[in-house]
Amino acid sequence: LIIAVRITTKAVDVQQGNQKLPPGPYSWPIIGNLPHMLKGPHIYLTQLARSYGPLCSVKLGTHLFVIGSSPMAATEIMRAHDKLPTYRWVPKAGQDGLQDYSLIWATQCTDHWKLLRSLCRTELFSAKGLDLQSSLREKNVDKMVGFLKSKQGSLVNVRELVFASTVNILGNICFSKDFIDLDDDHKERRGLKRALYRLMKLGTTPNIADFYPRFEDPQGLKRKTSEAMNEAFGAWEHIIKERRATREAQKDTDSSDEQDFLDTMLGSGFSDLQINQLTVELFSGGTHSTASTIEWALAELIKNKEAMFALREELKREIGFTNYIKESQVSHLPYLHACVKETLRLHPPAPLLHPQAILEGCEIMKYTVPKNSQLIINVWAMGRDPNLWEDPLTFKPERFCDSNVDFKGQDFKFLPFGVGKRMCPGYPYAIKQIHLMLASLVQNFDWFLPNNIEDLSKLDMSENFGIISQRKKPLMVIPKCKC
Ligand code: HEM
Repeated sequence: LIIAVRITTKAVDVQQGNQKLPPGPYSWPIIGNLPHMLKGPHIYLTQLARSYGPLCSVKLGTHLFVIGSSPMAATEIMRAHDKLPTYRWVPKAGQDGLQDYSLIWATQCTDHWKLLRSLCRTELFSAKGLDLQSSLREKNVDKMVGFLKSKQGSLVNVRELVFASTVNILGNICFSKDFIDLDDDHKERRGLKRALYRLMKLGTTPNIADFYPRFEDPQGLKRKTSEAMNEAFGAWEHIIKERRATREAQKDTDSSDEQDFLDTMLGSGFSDLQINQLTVELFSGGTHSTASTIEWALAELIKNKEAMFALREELKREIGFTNYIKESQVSHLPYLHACVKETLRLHPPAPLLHPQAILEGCEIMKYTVPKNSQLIINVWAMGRDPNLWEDPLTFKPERFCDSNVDFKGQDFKFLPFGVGKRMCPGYPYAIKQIHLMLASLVQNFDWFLPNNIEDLSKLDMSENFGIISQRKKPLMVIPKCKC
């Protein structure tokens, strides 16, 4: 056993003929390094980067993964993407025949992918689109604050509540509908809520078929994913049907005003399949990620009293003592914005950017990367790298106050929304929502840990890796209204 451990921890510069692959640990026959990944791939891959350098490789089943963990490695990986034919690696459980209509799981930047990106950019995430949605966000955040006021003194599951509000905001933007009752019994999830949680859990489950192409669906994950997708479609099926009928009836009356994103999609001639696929991807890409960021930010602020105090001072100074905050009031609050950036640095919801496979071999940082390797950028490792950030494990929003570092894909040491052509299209939307919700939670309530725990170091900050990286345990705290 000792010999085995020593072999696995010894740096291996893999030689293949005259080629030198990026270094990495010894990989076992057949399984490669799969067992090491189980505790959290981003953590294991970060440890590897510390041992083997910013470009390293691991073998997972039959695939070679090359991981970049420094701005230089990320730049070179992106350069390879731009120069070479690549395709997005899609988990087998997500390959369900609807891929031609997919935005997230489009393997290549096809014409349909471009059409979907452009529709989302102009209708949902443009400055004009965001302005039109602001009253919907404000209304739902006010509802959340009102709900919390009714619960003051009791233990609240922040994740469930914030998640429900993010789903309802998107529900109103897409279908003019609230999908989740804030007072829902959290133990028994139903409908869209259950479907979105199931999709996230299924995305977290390692799938043998992803690493051994010979296997089709040994764990039934593809079937379960398809069931969860159908459950999500069922939540809005009747709305699409009714809306089609209404639009048909109004066809000759010249009164078919566009109300929501469903109208936009119908106006663009989308089939039900196209609508289902795009909306389920917007919901699954845009709700857990945003809710998780808000949950982490609040947890960090509760734990770091000085940062909480500084944020409260800024809110008091700039907004005053209003209970219900407007989006326009939080658009220029540097400390609030710094708190959100600091949260995304330490807790990026997507710690590893989706693998892209290269169809031709290339050289990256003087190493040979063979064709069909999967290239990954480890955002989590860069966010915690002491060579890039001073005191990297400490929550210090101040580091962003006098800095131009931003998340728009230009600063390669800070890529929570990705980079390049496949960068998150929803980031302007996500940021607006996170700022408004976080400001409202901090402005309106003092937060206490259960069981009169005063020692804030007892707040568990461990995390779980999945499609979205979340807190291991939901943030359970007691709000006390400041009104
Ligand atoms: C804090 C919130 C969010 C974070 C951190 C985040 C992060 C990301 C990242 C890193 C990617 C690129 C993945 C890759 O290249 O591997 C991505 C893609 C994507 N995100 Fe987000 N996202 C967030 C919110 C949203 C929201 C609110 C929406 C929509 C409502 C959204 C929709 C999408 C879509 C559709 C893609 C796929 C784009 C493509 O492949 O062309 N995201 N997101």
